[in-house]
Amino acid sequence: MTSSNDREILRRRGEQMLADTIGELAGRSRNVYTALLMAGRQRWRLLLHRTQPAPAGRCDALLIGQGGVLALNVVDELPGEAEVRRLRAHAEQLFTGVVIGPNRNEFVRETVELVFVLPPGRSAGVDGRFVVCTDTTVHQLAGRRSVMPARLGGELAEHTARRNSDYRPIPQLVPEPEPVEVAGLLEVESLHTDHLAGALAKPFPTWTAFLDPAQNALVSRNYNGPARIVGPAGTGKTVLALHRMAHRARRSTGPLLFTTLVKNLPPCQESAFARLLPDAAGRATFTNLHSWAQEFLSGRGIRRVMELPRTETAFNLAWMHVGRPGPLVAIESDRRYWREEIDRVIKGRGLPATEAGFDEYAAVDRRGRRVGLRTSQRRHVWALYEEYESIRSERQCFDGNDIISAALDALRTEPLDRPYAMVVVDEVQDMTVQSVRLVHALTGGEPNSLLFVGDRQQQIYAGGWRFADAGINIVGRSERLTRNYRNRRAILKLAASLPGARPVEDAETHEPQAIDLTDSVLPDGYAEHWVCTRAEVGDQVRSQLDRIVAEGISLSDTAIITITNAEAEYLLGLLRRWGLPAQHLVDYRCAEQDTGVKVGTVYRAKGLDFRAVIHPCTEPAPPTTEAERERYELTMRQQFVAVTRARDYVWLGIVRD
Ligand SMILES: Nc1ncnc2c1ncn2[C@@H]1O[C@H](COP(=O)(O)OP(=O)(O)OP(=O)(O)O)[C@@H](O)[C@H]1O
Repeated sequence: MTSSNDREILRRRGEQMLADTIGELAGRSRNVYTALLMAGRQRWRLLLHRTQPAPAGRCDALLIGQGGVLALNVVDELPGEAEVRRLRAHAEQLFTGVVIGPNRNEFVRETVELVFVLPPGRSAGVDGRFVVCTDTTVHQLAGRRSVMPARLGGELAEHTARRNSDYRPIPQLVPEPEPVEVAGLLEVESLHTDHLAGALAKPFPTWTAFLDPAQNALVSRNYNGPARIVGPAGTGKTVLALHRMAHRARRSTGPLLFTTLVKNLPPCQESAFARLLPDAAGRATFTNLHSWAQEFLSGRGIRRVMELPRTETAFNLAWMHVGRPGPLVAIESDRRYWREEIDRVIKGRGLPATEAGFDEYAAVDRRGRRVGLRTSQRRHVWALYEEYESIRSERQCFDGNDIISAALDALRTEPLDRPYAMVVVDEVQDMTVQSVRLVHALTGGEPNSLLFVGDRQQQIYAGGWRFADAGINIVGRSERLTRNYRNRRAILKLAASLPGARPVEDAETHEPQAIDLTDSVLPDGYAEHWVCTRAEVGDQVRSQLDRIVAEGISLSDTAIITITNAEAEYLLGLLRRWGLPAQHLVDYRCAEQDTGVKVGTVYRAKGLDFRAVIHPCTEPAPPTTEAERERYELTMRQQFVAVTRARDYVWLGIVRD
């Protein structure tokens, strides 16, 4: 504990250091900097511009440490837009091309936060574009959440002082202790276990402040229309999208939306974004698109609730009335194939159950669907669709497509009063054409306001489309990342050998998309590929869990990923019987309190990563029809997605009976 006498001694020492380095300072500046020296002591370095206050367009001080880089300005009033722009541009300029991160990654200059320190008692609306505090609250800056390891914060400060003679470092009030944390990714190469980094603590998520040059170059690239980031699993597409969203948040005042298809991914990305830009977190909504649409419709007085079990019943009835007794069974007897046709090809494109709707369907390019259909055969599908729609309307129940289309209609009738400054759409490969139209309608068409992120190789829903189908042009605005930051080499090698890793063609550019082993960043890892019977699955899972714990990986960092819900329920039951902590992936929100093994289907694991993954996968019988081949390929892609969720350890159990 520090007594008031100790504090006074520290304060005087701080003032003396300031005077020795910069000369006598005016009262307010001296107090602000002394407060920061005292609060930041070991975690931050303070650099002051050699003239105080600094000339126009230059920041007065730089505070550099674990919490990032803060460009400080001690002011009486908030400056105008133009001066804010100049200050930001210069502060970012100071950090251009700084290569000190792990794997020779670059510091992301766009993460430099502008801070304005106002006189005591003054308040200003905060919207996340910059940070505002007062002389009396400035010390709280030192409590900001860490975005880089202490060692890198120190190196960045030294590098900045060496490079810019205008900014002079003030000695630390208390010398920094030797850092103890595992700072960089490459340090894991010094591992002594034969295959696995299990004994290591989780490495610091350095992506918050350092990116590889390919990612870094795209954080602030200007796009005059909708843009897209593609790349194989684990190449940091989402990380880059979050940085772009933070960048946009600092330069706009409108709301921001991060959306995708599944429910549990957005809360995870929300906490990642809050690390990047805590002060703008309130402006950004993270939610799945169906929830967004339902809430939006209810705001417009339109009640639409998605009820999947009731719509499933409606479809089953339609199948009994029209499908099973009709000619479709001879083309393909699995009713799921026809449900997907209606969901993904017909309703997913917003085709109404009218004659004009049929004309469009007759001409549609049914991308990704293996069973070819002549016009006369499409007539039979259409009859099933009409029956489904008639039963569904009569019962007043709505499927996911109804919600999306209703929201799109409402927006077309009356656009948003305040369009989103930016919408990020993750896992876009699994969306429908209507969903893509919907997110497009949420932005006012401003440059840099719409970003799609996806990877065709990870598509696990049937069908396919091109952006042109939704009336969107991304030509010249599609970027590709290739370095894998998630999977250790052994895992990447196993993933690349799976049938689901077969290269797929990018529908936009016609280029092949596939993971490439040469692009792996993380060495080592453990990957086991095992064939067992259904009866052996429980024992196998148990022994893998024991092994994971023995390797030093926490059960909370472990996921059991299944293909079906029934398998997930079965394994959850087993874990509970063994007295092991477990949680359904459906409820996982990447929160501190989410403890225990996560168990769920690939649909729920998309976009996430875990240190260890156990994936029991029942091998489908070799396909004999085109529909079976399509389903087989989707299952194999699910297997591929499950394996690529693992960072350090993966066990793939091929279940054969
Ligand atoms: N430059 C980087 N340095 C360190 N770690 C990184 C970097 N970029 C991404 N990562 C980490 O790599 C992992 C994968 O990143 P991310 O989820 O953004 O990849 P993705 O391409 O969206 O993956 P997927 O398509 O498989 O969902 C995450 O754990 C992320 O924190």
